[in-house]
Amino acid sequence: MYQYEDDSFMLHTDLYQINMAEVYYNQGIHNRTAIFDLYFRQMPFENGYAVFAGLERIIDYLSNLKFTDSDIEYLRSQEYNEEFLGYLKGLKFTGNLRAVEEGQVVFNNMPLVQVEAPLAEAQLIETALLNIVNYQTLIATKASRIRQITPNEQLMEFGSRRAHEFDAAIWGARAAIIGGFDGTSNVRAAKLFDLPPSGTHAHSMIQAYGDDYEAFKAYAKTHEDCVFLVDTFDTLRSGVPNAIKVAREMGDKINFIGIRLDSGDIAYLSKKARKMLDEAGFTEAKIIVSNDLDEVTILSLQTQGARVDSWGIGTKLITAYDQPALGAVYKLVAVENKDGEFEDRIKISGNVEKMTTPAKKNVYRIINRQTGMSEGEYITEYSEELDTDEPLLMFHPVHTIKRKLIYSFDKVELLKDIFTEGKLVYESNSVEEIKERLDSNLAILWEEYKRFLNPEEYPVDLSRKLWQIKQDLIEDASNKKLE
Ligand SMILES: Nc1ncnc2c1ncn2[C@@H]1O[C@H](COP(=O)(O)OP(=O)(O)OP(=O)(O)O)[C@@H](O)[C@H]1O
Ligand SMILES: O=P(O)(O)OC[C@H]1O[C@H](OP(=O)(O)OP(=O)(O)O)[C@H](O)[C@@H]1O
Ligand SMILES: O=C(O)c1cccnc1
Repeated sequence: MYQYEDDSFMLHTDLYQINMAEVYYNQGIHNRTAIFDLYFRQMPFENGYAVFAGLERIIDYLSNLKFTDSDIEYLRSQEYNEEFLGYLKGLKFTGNLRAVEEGQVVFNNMPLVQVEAPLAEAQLIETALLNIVNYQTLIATKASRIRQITPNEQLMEFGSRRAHEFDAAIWGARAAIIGGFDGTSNVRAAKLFDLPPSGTHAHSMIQAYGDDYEAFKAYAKTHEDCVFLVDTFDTLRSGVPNAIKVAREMGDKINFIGIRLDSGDIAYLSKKARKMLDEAGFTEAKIIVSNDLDEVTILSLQTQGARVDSWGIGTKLITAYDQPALGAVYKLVAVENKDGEFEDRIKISGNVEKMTTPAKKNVYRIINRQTGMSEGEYITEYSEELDTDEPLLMFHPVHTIKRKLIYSFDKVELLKDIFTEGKLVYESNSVEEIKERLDSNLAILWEEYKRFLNPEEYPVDLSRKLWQIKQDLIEDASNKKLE
């Protein structure tokens, strides 16, 4: 890989995208505008909401989208024709991209990203867009799920060593912080994204000294802020007593933050350690725990009365251990015909859930004026006006009998302009601002959608007009089958 000094992300795509782009080019339809929606179909971790992340990297990717000399050279070796290669050489992103903002609470079957671009361009970027959103949204959601059950404690992301390689470690760390974590152990992620770095020390340091006391003392002589890892030899007989001993000896010379437990029965050991620290007068000392934690283990530990102030979470967060894929898709919903008019397109499936929703859309969050709470997402055909002075009928797009009338509401348009005719028009937010967005989104989401187990399904409804467009296309397709 490193032999190419001008390597780019342009070939970070599936071969079939290039093959399709070549077909479009040869047929002269590559510049017809196409519209694609990016969305996922099922809620990850059976959570009631997901947290969108990935936009920052999409912006970076599209801003730098260009085939380099070695990219073209490589494609030449794969026998693409010269004329097509000439077209690729000059290609950059010239389309429109609208997307929800990072930290936005999102749901299945709502467009998260809408690409409106020359067909070949829109096709070539599919793989990268999905690659980015699928991972980052998954991790941000997992992190938020963990945050929901630990509202008051510190959460540290410890996953780099177990992440699926470098990119996953750093973008995963960022996504974890977006989802509600307080810090990351990955220093490069902290540097790149201005995240709080955080961490303690490892067993190897204790092993290097061969003795808890010697190791803690050495650490305390170098670092003012001290967390001592107490489980290398014997947590209650050696680790905790020696942490207390060093804290006493060093007195004001250090800031004794607390201890970390990384094995054994965390409920039992944390209670015992709490008592020992309190009896020694270190009532402010914190107990930090780690060891293959996830939200289920944490919940169990909470019910056992574990005395934990801070959780360090690695493997099960950064690898999205219990659901390794979000399954987001990128589907063509409309394309320009030879007369320059848009035609809505659908993908038919035997499975109703897999049927795409055609047409260019707007996505609104409906906020009930009386309660200030979110009633659901309402997706309209792009040209439709959503009048907030009239009551709104919302109905389930499949089980249409499920319906509700909202008398008084405000609408929030969720798809923001990010690129317009290839030009970046969006100003990125800091991770701090993104976290605030998530907090304010969650504040207007009813508890029923946020609960840990079996949350209610949040309404993602189609307008009457959009629903009809979809039904008509389904009908057309089934009539074609009969012909
Ligand atoms: N009281 C508890 N209730 C539920 N789960 C717990 C409790 N204490 C620890 N756990 C979890 O149980 C698992 C224990 O892991 P494991 O069997 O590897 O033991 P360990 O303590 O790490 O052993 P080792 O000493 O070999 O490191 C971890 O996921 C840990 O978070
Ligand atoms: O358990 P996770 O959620 O993945 O969190 C990260 C783990 O990484 C470290 O263990 P490791 O055994 O790699 O190193 P150590 O010797 O420092 O404990 C740390 O002690 C945690 O247990
Ligand atoms: O700082 C820590 O305690 C840490 C960092 C990475 C992995 N496990 C623990």
